[in-house]
Amino acid sequence: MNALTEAWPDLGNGLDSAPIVARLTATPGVQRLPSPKLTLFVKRDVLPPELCAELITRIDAVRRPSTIADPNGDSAFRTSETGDLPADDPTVIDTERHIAMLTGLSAAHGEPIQGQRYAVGQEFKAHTDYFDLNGADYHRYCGLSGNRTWTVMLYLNTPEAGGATRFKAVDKMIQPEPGKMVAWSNRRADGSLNPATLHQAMKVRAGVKYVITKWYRELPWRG
Ligand SMILES: O=C(O)CCC(=O)C(=O)O
Ligand SMILES: [Fe+2]
Repeated sequence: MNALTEAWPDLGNGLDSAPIVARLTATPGVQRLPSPKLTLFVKRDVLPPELCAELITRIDAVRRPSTIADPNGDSAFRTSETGDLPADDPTVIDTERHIAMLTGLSAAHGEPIQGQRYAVGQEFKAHTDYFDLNGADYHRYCGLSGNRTWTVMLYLNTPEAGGATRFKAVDKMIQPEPGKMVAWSNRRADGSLNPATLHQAMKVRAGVKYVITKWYRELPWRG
C-alpha cells in the first residue's frame, strides 16, 4: 500500500466474496445477475466519457497481438490486441481509483490494468479467466501471486455491430457501452474455481471495440 492507495477501501482479495458483494449490492445503479450459478454485477457509467477516450489513446500506444496462457492449438482463439497500461499514468491511476471505490477489491491484489482492442472479425473464444490447475504453465502464471479471484472489465466504447460478452452457462449477453462495468467472481461461494464463469468476447462485426480488464489474485500481486 502506498500514500495514494491507502485512502481506498480494502475489503480483501475477493476469495471471500461476501464483503465485495455487500458493497456492490448497496451501490445505487448496480445490477446483479439473477443466477445462483454465477456472482456477476453490471453497472453503467462507471467511467466518464473523457476518461474512456483517454484510455483508448493509451491502449493504442501500447497494443500488440494478444496471447493466451495455455495454447490450445487454435491460433484463432484470441485474435485481439492487448497492452499493459502504465501504472504511474494519472489517467490509469484515476481508473484504478474508480474500480477500487466501487468494488472495494484490494488494490494490492490487483494485476496492472490491461487494455484490449478488437477490430472487425476479432474475438476471444470461450474461456475462463482463472488458470487451469493442470495447465503446463500454472506455476509460471500463479507461482508468485496465486490464481485469479475476481475480474473487473470496463467497456470504453460501443462498436457499430457485434462485440458482446457472452456467458454461455447462464445465457447472458452483455452489450458494450462506454464506461459500463462488468465484475464477477471467478469462484463459487466456497472459494473453488467456478466453470460457470465461462465467457467469450463475440466477434466485432463493424467498427472497433476497446475494453480494459483488471484481475485480482489470491495473494498480493508480485507478477
Ligand atoms: O472483451 C470482452 O468482452 C471479454 C474480454 C475477456 O474475457 C478477457 O480479456 O479475459
Ligand atoms: Fe476473460
